[in-house]
Amino acid sequence: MKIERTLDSVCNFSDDVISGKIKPPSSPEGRFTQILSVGIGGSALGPQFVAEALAPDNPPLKIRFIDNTDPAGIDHQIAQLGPELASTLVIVISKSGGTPETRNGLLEVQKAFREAGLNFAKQGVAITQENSLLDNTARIEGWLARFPMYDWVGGRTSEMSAVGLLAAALQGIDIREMLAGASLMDGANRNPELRNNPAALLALCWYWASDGVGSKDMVVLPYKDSLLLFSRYLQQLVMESLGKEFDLDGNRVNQGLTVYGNKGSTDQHAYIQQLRDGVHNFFVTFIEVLRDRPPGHDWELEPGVTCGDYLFGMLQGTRSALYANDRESITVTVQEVTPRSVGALIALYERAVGIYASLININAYHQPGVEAGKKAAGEVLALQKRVLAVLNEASCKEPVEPLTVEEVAERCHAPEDIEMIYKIITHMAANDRALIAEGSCGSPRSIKVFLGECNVDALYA
Ligand SMILES: O=P(O)(O)OC[C@H]1O[C@](O)(CO)[C@@H](O)[C@@H]1O
Repeated sequence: MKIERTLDSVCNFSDDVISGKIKPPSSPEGRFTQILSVGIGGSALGPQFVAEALAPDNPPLKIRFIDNTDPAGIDHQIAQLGPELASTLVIVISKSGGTPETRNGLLEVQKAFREAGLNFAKQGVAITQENSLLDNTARIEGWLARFPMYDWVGGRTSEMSAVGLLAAALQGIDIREMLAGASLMDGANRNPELRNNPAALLALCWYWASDGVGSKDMVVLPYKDSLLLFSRYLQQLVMESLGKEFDLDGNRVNQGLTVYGNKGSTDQHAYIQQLRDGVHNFFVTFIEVLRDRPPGHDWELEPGVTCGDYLFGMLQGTRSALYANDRESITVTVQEVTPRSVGALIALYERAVGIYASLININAYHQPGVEAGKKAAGEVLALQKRVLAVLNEASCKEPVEPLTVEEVAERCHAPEDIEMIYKIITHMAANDRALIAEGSCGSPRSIKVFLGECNVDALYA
């Protein structure tokens, strides 16, 4: 019920946006022309992959992504939108609703809206779990729309939820066809007979190729430009799911499968030399697409040979050359790149990951390692606040007292964190938030640092 209700609301909302029934308040165009999707990890990779794979050449709304807390990257996306910010639908995606990178992206975009005199709430959409911080913010601020993400849907398996479907529908992609492809694949993968179960076969191939311990890397090579981001999408799906320290019985296993790759035949002119002749630490997955281009557009660029025949020849040639040198490969073949086949591919790999996880007895659906990194990042920012307080105190003296890195570390009562304090200082200095009085950042012991301005309020905070 809930799923169907969400799907209907995604379809209705996107129809209304595309038809102009739902419009931005102050755009001269009178309708939304752009999507700015803010999210990271599973809240970005699926929509990015699908946009690249399936968006038509002239979509009703074009899409851009903010998937990092890199200020220059965010500025670039906003600058590229230019005056079209007024006709941009901002979709903020976060299952937890509290991921710092996504929150920062949102705050930066909201600032850009304020500076352009635009009302963000009338152009903002949230996709998140009910009652998350993001959900509550969107509700209280009266954003244009909110779509749910359910607890039982993991970020990296969320492409077929509102996370992936809303952006796809807004780009004119047939999302019911994507779902039909996923559903067909899901049906096939319920077959208890192994040889007729594609996901089980795939998982067994991985197990066999990597000795069940990830001893070989998975190189994913779609021979089709539009599938370029499939390997990046799979990198998260596979590595965040399977890269685990402990198995389900608590044994230390350090499992995983490394995924990389871009596309063929492009990569043949990059690293495939090493795959053929160098260290044998990988297996390849070729993604073969039979249909070269839409019917009626083909021509022979030399007698009997089309451009697509070259692509075909490159794939088959590389596959044979690798095989001749004992390098294993799997080939996944699709008829053509359509919403249906892309939906099926996503469902295939989601299920293969689940089956492989049960083969190696690990939990595919948590990510404790990432949480450790997030916690450590929080500690760095807390240390930065202490460094700032120490520098501020010294910079408020008459005359200003420039400090060495060692002195800052001592006054922070964190001598063991001296290297991190040095990193914090060089970062602040590079961004004009601290001034170097003596020495250069290249030689840590030589520098003396102070703040450009004394913040008296902070002294008594
Ligand atoms: O959707 P959220 O909660 O913002 O999380 C984004 C991503 O962060 C992770 O939790 C950890 O990287 C991913 O699993 C997830 O896709």
